[in-house]
Amino acid sequence: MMKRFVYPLQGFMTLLKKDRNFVLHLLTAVLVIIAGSCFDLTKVEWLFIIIAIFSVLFMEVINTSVEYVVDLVTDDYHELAKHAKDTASFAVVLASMMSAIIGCVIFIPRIFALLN
Ligand SMILES: Nc1ncnc2c1ncn2[C@@H]1O[C@H](COP(=O)(O)OP(=O)(O)OP(=O)(O)O)[C@@H](O)[C@H]1O
Repeated sequence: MMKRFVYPLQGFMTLLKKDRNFVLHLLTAVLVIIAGSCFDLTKVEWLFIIIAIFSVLFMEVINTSVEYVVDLVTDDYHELAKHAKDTASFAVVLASMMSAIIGCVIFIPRIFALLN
């Protein structure tokens, strides 16, 4: 029963120790939450922010997991290894693009409202 939580926690610790991008995404998430708290966001806007944050973290975790499996399978240069890693990293780019759009739609009008 406890193993259900222990192994994912070990995975989380591995990400914190070895995946600089994951840590950067976590720090960015904290900054976005602080920025969101400065504005009076609606419940729906917070939900979009949460979806944006978790989608990037989720894709980064999957990307790292793919990298581990590829590195386990081969140390040599392999075209399929390249495809696996490159396509997995594109998933992170897609999630980041979605999150950037969500962030712009929510924050840009509020920043303009502050300036006016
Ligand atoms: N075994 C391999 N065969 C072919 N190409 C590879 C192989 N390993 C890595 N690559 C290429 O090098 C790139 C970087 O791979 P690497 O494992 O260093 O990821 P990374 O730079 O640590 O990624 P991230 O910054 O997301 O952690 C891959 O996207 C891929 O294009």
